[in-house]
Amino acid sequence: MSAPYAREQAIALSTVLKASLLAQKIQAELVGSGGVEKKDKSPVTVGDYTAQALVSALLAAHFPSDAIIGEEDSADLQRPEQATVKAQIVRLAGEAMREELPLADEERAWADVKRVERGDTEWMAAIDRGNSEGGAKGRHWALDPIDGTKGFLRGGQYAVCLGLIEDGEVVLGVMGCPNLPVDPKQPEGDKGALFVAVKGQGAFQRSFTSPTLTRITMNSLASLSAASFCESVEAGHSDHGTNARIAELLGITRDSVRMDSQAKYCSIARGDGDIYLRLPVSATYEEKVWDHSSGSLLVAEAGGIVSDMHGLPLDFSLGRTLKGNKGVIAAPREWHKQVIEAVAKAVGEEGK
Ligand SMILES: Nc1ncnc2c1ncn2[C@@H]1O[C@H](COP(=O)(O)O)[C@@H](OP(=O)(O)O)[C@H]1O
Ligand SMILES: [Mg+2]
Repeated sequence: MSAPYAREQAIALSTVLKASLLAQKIQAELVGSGGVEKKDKSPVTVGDYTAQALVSALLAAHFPSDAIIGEEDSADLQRPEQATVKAQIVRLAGEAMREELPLADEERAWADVKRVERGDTEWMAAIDRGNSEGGAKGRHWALDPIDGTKGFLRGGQYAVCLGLIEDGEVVLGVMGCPNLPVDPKQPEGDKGALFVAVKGQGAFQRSFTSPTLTRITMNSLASLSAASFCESVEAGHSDHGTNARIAELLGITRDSVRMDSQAKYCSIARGDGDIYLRLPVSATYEEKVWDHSSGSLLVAEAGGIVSDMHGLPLDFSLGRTLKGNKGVIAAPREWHKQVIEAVAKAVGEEGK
């Protein structure tokens, strides 16, 4: 008998890989070439929609009764002034669909899906399958087709993220990080790492070109002062000032590592760093389920605890957002409580 969620894992890996290769191609062609101004958001727009269309099409074919909570919908694309962008998405989605994947196992997942002819209407419908409201019952795939859009435009870190939420709990998480080195000890070596975790089965990584999964775990720290922490590049997404005070309270002297996207979860899960701090900047912002489902399971399965800033578990049962939580803190299991105490102290000093 195969392990629980083996089929879901295989399909999720295959679809995240295809979307990651597509995003990599778009980034190299449109962003890296300097062919567009950095403030021109069109490459990320095209990448986001095309990746969502591809992932949705494959999930619909293999798991027709599952719902998808996707970041994007096609409403904007249907406006007449977006006709060129829409045509580009339809062309790229068709091309990516026909393109072969590096490994036969992954290719097989697409065999039947590839036979279906899709035009504008079908691709827009695929994007709009991501319109689920989520909730406490049933199976919902949370999809962020390009997480870390700012990183994507900067030529930095970004990730294709797919999590399966079953009855309000994340049971599977897969992430593709096209710009993350496969071996962190060789930052200039091969790039493109896939991460996968199934609840209760551990956390793993592989490269884009080899099917071999390697188990990953967080660092075991002798003391918190030896830790390094990572945070968003964007000061509007995470309170850098409070993070610095928390580090000070914990005796951490190393500079924080700033990185876009859920690649932060992947980094600490394999020991490149130790603690991920995401203190809210805006009192009203609700974190999105697609920004945290896959990453939080990966860290939990690699030996960590992921909670909100008050130490409460992240609640994925409340719809498209984590409306019951504020901020996110991820740390090794044995040190998490101390980190939460430092968070409370730092926030208390600010009178928040
Ligand atoms: N005010 C805010 N506070 C926290 N997160 C925010 C935010 N505004 C946007 N975000 C989310 O932050 C994500 C990026 O996180 P990070 O800064 O860790 O790279 C964005 O995902 P997208 O890039 O997919 O839009 C977006 O969903
Ligand atoms: Mg995102």
